[in-house]
Amino acid sequence: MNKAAIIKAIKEKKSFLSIGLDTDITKIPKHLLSYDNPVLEFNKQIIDATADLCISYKINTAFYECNGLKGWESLIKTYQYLPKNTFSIADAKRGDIGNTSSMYAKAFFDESASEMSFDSVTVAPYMGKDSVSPFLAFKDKWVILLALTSNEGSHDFQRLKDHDAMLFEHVIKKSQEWATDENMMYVVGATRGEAFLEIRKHAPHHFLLVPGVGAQGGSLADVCKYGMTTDCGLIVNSSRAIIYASNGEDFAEAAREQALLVQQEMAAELQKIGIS
Ligand SMILES: O=C(O)c1cc(=O)[nH]c(=O)n1[C@@H]1O[C@H](COP(=O)(O)O)[C@@H](O)[C@H]1O
Repeated sequence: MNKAAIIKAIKEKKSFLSIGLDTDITKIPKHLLSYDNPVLEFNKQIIDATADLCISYKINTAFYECNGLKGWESLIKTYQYLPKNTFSIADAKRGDIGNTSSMYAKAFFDESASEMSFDSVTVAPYMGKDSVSPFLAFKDKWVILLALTSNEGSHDFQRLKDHDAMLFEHVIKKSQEWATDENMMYVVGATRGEAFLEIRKHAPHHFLLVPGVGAQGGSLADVCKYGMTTDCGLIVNSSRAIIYASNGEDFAEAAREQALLVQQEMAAELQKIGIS
C-alpha cells in the first residue's frame, strides 16, 4: 500500500486508526478457549467487527512468538485474514547486521518464503544504515523506524543531546539519506505531545506511526494539534483499550464501540484539515 493509497483510505473511512492485535491468550474471553486456535478466532472476530473503522492493523509479533509454533501459525493466519485494503504492520522491532536484517526482511515481506508479506515492519535504528537498508530493498514496502517512543525509558538514550540535537532528531535526519516519505515512517509515541513540533521540523511530510493513545494515556487531540499535516500524516494505534474492551461474549461489539469512539474523534480532527 503506497502513500497515496493510505491517504485515500483515510479520506474514505474518515479514520487514521490502527488497531493493535496484541493478542494475549490469558486475556481473551474464556468461551474462545474451546476453539482449535483461540487467538486466531479472537483476531478474526475483532477484525470483522472493526474493519470499516480503521485503516490499519498492527500485529505485535511478540504476542505470537512467545507461543512457539502455534504462535507463528496464529501470526501467519492472522496476517492472511487481514483485509487487503488495510495497511498491515508487522510490529517486530527488528534490525541487525546487513545479512541478518535481510533474513528479517524476508520473514515479513517475502510471501514465497514466509507466507507473509506485510506492508511494513517496525525497525530499530541503533545499528545504522546497513541494518535498515535490507528492509528498504523490498519494493512498495515500508520501514517504520523507531524515533521517539512512548515509554519511560525513551529518556535514557533518545533524548540525549549531541551537536545541538537530540538522538531521535539525528535518527530522523540521517535516515532521510536512505529513504523517502514514500517508504519510511517514524514511530513517535502519543505521550510525547509538543515534541511533535520538533519532529515535524525534520520530517514535515512523513507519516508517523503513533502508539500510546488508550491504555498509555496519550492525547489524540494533542497528537493532532502538533503532529497533523495537510495529508493527515498520522496513523494512530490503539491496542488494549480496543481489543480488551470486554472479556465477555460481547467482546467484538465492545471493541467496535471503542473503535467507533476513536474514529469519531478522528473524523472531527480530519474535518479541521478539510477532510469531511
Ligand atoms: O512500535 C510500536 O508500535 C510501539 C512504540 C512505542 O513507542 N510504544 C508502543 O507502545 N508501541 C507498541 O504499541 C502498542 C501499544 O499498545 P497499547 O498501549 O495497548 O495501545 C504495543 O504493541 C507496543 O509494543
